[in-house]
Amino acid sequence: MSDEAFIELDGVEKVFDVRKKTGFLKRERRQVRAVDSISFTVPRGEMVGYIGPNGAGKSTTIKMLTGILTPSGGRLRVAGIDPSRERTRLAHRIGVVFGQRTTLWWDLPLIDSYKLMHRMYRIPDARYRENLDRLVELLDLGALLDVPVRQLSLGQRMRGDIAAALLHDPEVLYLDEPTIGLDVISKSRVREFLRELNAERGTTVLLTTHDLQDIEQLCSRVMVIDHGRMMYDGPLAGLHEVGESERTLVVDLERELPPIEVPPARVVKVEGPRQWLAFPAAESAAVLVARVAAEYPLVDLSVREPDIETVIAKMYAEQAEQAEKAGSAGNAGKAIS
Ligand SMILES: Nc1ncnc2c1ncn2[C@@H]1O[C@H](COP(=O)(O)OP(=O)(O)OP(=O)(O)O)[C@@H](O)[C@H]1O
Repeated sequence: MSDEAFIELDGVEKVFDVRKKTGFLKRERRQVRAVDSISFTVPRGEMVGYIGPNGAGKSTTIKMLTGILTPSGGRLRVAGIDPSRERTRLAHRIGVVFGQRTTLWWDLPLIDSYKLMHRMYRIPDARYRENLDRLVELLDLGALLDVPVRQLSLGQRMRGDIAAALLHDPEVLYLDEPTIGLDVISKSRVREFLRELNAERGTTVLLTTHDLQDIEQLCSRVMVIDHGRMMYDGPLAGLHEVGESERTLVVDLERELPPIEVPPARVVKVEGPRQWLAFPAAESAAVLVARVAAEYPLVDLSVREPDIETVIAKMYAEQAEQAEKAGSAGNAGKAIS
């Protein structure tokens, strides 16, 4: 494997055997293909979004990348290591944050979890102290170190978890929904920190999220999976084009007005002085906002992103249409990377 491809998957599959009770003594065996022949590479230092609807296979992929799960087929390497064969060796080089679960000890003060990790990962003392100081400063954890984890707010706990995942200087960080449930300020703090981490230390980041703004603000590349298959691999703007998705500009005007005209945006709803304008997601919101502000009596505005499910649903529809046009209906859902 070249040094360039820090994470490398080639035709990786994961099939689960599921037994379902169908009668008094009857059980039906079924196979769930959670990951279906996925191939991609991530070069060192890249920040990539890994998105898809619920049940798409994202967590299964991350579990295989950490070595918790063994692939049913294909080839997988992280930093040249086969994760399921050398899970412990790999653990020293990766960090993992699951937004909905904590790796911290619930009843202990935050600092005690860090001390335990210091020993578990056998981090040399000087390096531990240096990393802890830096993370405490960057993530603003100073006042929280003596607080038991269960008393932390969700945003504080998330920052605590991110620090825990980075104490041993991992080269790659897997983040599974790191901003879920966080308020706007906590979200931007976490994003700001990840940007700095990536810029300063060159940490490779694989980010799973349902929040397209996480991707927009952090990742130059996004991979979409659905039903275990790669649907798209490229820049976020391209995803919007493929999915023909739209964003919504919500404007509050000084008074009720007829639908405003700022093509290519079009008014889709009017309620008193508030108007909703849909515009192609690949268009610049800044240009549109400037035009509305220059031409209309504007009081306030906000931009709403399409959610991932909508983008993917549109992507399917678009692909199906293209396949039909090309006279080969049934191609929808194939990897298009
Ligand atoms: N241990 C397991 N045994 C059986 N089926 C499983 C197991 N783990 C996951 N699956 C199934 O594999 C598929 C992919 O699940 P996975 O958790 O990877 O999706 P996900 O994209 O992470 O979804 P979410 O966004 O909801 O977390 C789902 O159909 C799920 O039910």
